[in-house]
Amino acid sequence: MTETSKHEWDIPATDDSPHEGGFRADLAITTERGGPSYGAMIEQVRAFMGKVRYASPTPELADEVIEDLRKLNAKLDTMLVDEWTSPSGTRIDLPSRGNITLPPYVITTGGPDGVEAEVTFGDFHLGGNGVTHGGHVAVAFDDLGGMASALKTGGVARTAYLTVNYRSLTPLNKPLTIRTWVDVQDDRKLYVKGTLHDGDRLCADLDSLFIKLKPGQP
Ligand SMILES: CCCCCCCC/C=C\CCCCCCCC(=O)SCCNC(=O)CCNC(=O)[C@H](O)C(C)(C)COP(=O)(O)OP(=O)(O)OC[C@H]1O[C@@H](n2cnc3c(N)ncnc32)[C@H](O)[C@@H]1OP(=O)(O)O
Repeated sequence: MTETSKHEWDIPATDDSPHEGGFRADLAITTERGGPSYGAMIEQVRAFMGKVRYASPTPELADEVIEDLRKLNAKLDTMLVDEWTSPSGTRIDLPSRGNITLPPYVITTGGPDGVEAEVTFGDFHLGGNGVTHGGHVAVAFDDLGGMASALKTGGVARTAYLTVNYRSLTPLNKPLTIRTWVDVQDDRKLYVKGTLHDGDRLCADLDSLFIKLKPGQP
């Protein structure tokens, strides 16, 4: 049995880490979890993932990298915590709240009227032909649509549907402007719109529905 599989993931809510249902009960935001170097660690992992996308190693080099990665994974095994206390997704001082699974974005403005952020898809997000994979565009819209919903209602919402219209190619390694806002609120239903621009050029737009979770809803 590995360290990971022995881990107790189903942590009950406490005063320090309140959570209910599928998400944290509060909009958990922190700036200190994981320490001052957490952001730099995430950046290194992002850089590595981007290089892997383009790497064509010799068998010897692949073996060396495997050995290094084994050591790194063993190191990470010593720092695992549960979902509710992990810094990932809570560090509002870091791009994408320090969540490695999201494309890196930096919020420019955010509030009940919506969110504007600068997102930069990197080498890791390559789809084909030198541009961004559409799935990663959807991930960015999903997270920032959820954030617009959260900032509108002060609670956590979950995606019911997410339609992305891909209007033109989305470049890599270039800061783009992404906007999301609640267009219409009907009780728990939040109809969220969004746009992704490269300068003046519209790359994609969003039409989605988020549902505000009821207290304790799984
Ligand atoms: C600058 C400052 C920074 C501050 C930082 C702030 C902190 C940041 C905070 C936060 C950011 C994080 C953001 C993350 C975001 C990620 C989101 C995801 O990816 S979520 C995972 C993917 N989604 C699922 O897995 C859902 C699976 N589905 C469900 O769980 C349920 O179906 C759910 C919750 C969506 C709805 O279920 P029910 O039981 O609660 O509600 P029912 O009664 O079924 O629906 C409510 C109403 O909505 C309509 N509805 C539901 N689904 C619909 C659909 N697909 N299409 C149309 N209508 C639908 C229904 O017809 C109903 O309408 P009628 O009230 O009767 O008028």
